[in-house]
Amino acid sequence: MTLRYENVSFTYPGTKTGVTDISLQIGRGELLAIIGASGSGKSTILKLLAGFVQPDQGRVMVEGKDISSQPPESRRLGVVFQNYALFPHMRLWENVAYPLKVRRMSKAIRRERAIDMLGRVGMGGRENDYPTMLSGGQQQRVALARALVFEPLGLLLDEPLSALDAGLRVEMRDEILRVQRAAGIATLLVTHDQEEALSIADKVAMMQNGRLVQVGAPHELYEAPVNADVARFVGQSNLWRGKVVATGTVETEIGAMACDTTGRSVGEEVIAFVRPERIEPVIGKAGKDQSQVFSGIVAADRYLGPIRRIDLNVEGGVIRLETHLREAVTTVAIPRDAVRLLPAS
Ligand SMILES: Nc1ncnc2c1ncn2[C@@H]1O[C@H](COP(=O)(O)OP(=O)(O)OP(=O)(O)O)[C@@H](O)[C@H]1O
Repeated sequence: MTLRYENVSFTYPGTKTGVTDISLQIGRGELLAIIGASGSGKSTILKLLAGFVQPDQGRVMVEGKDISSQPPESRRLGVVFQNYALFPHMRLWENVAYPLKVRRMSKAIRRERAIDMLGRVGMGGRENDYPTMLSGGQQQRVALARALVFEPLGLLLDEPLSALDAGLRVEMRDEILRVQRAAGIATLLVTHDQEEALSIADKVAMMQNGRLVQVGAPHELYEAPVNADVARFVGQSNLWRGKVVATGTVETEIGAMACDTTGRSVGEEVIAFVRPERIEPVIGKAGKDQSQVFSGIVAADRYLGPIRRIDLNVEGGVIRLETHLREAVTTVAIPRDAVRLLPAS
């Protein structure tokens, strides 16, 4: 594995905050996104690899080599931050060539490589411009070029898109992925934007209170979150408190539901979790196989273009559903295989 954390713990001096027992690996060409609430430790993870802080325990490795005590400048990792940090008085090519200057390459080679890299991030022909002449998205492209120009072994991106407006963010997301794939480089992306993480990452790691709670493919975190916090963080969810009352049945705050209770014991407190798009509107008469049918009153019906997001008030609680249907929805069915049981706390 190209980038690796082995049981890394770190606490900011004089505080009790930091990260605990982090083990993670990112392969060549792979993009891993770290998500989590503000203060959960995402940036700290990145700083440990970049070398801005050193582990108290464990080690960080690049291509099998322990780099825990190396200074940042000798780690061969490209870093891009939210605020670009371009040098305003330097032309774009000089900005991009800066890491090569630090590495004492000749001016001719620096210029050639910088211009080539600017082309690769879609900024060809702008080499003599200054950063102030660029939009936020363009500045971020230049920052990306600067991070990649010295052919680093890994790319570290800390909220690189959060200063951009929504449309540009989506465009730049694809751009980062394209450049990252072309370079075939192991990449760590820190983001608080779960949609960004799900859409471009090969693997997503969710942090909570300084610990990794789940690492997996985007669909694993979305479809099989390990707890209610992960479920809430990645997308919309129904989370009903309940108790397993028999094998294959959970009694929830909105009523009984058939579900897979494997691994749970009768009497165990749980949370029943269902994604809104798995709730099936029942228009007309309920079919025979729709055993768990709930009727209620529409509390909210939001038109979002391709879908509607509806809150249905039923006895004991609310069912949130998403549908592309146009009809009024007051009755829904919850398929057995749409229900997953999560730990109660
Ligand atoms: N230099 C520092 N000194 C002391 N504590 C710090 C320092 N930097 C961060 N912390 C604390 O460490 C914890 C983790 O911070 P970190 O910046 O890694 O979180 P984050 O998940 O990246 O948050 P955000 O999304 O808000 O950037 C927080 O409680 C934060 O207050």
